[in-house]
Amino acid sequence: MNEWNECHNEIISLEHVAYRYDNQNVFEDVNFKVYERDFVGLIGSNGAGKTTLLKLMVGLLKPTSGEVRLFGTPVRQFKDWERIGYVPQKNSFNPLFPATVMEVVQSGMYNRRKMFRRLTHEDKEKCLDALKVMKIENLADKRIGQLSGGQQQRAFLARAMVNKPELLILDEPTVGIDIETQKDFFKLLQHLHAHHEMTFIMVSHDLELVNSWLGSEPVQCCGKLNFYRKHSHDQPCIEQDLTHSVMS
Ligand SMILES: Nc1ncnc2c1ncn2[C@@H]1O[C@H](COP(=O)(O)OP(=O)(O)OP(=O)(O)O)[C@@H](O)[C@H]1O
Repeated sequence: MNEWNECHNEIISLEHVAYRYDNQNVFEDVNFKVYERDFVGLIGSNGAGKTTLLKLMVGLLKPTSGEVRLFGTPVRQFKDWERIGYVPQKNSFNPLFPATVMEVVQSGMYNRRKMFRRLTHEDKEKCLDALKVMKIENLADKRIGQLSGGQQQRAFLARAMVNKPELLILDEPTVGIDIETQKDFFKLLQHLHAHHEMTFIMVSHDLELVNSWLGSEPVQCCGKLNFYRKHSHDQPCIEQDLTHSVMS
């Protein structure tokens, strides 16, 4: 038994999961577990089913057969969505959508408890901090639909990270983002994983990045899906803002 099996809870569990669109099988019998404080990289060729698998994990799709569990609960009964951040693949946004970048990021602060109360000064500082990390604080008052694709993606990453969810699910998060911001973003992810007890699953086409970070061999392959994993037992960090993660 590996050390992570012994000391950490299951965050995502896929048991005999199969999915088909119409008559096309995407995958069959996927079995994989993501444990607390894992960083899992999911690699596979175009059409391998990576996005489909992430959608099954967040309940946007229902498996044709098999079981998906989040934090031990079957996904169809799971309700604690504030514990999870999900950033889908880049989508272009309707330019007329009325929310500003700051409002989009602030919407990441709401959960059922906070829905009907005003954001505190501390909440607003957290949002500004997330914008700074993604280097878009100067765009805070712009309409989200008026931003470039890469700028929009940064806003959605800021939104997903603002509450430091226990589990962050990222689907090719840095497509369209410039190299400098990508570097800071990956530094942030590594720090949050190592020192803030966050768990990640990330789809990527960047095999070099995944190999250098998560190892050269997948820990498991299911059909065309390859799972890489790094597990952290590093010491927690006392700093709480996001900006320190890219400064360190
Ligand atoms: N809504 C849909 N209806 C029918 N087939 C679909 C749908 N979405 C995806 N597919 C098919 O399912 C398969 C898996 O798609 P998916 O998007 O999960 O792959 P992927 O591994 O994420 O690919 P990429 O690396 O290109 O993003 C593909 O063959 C795709 O054509």
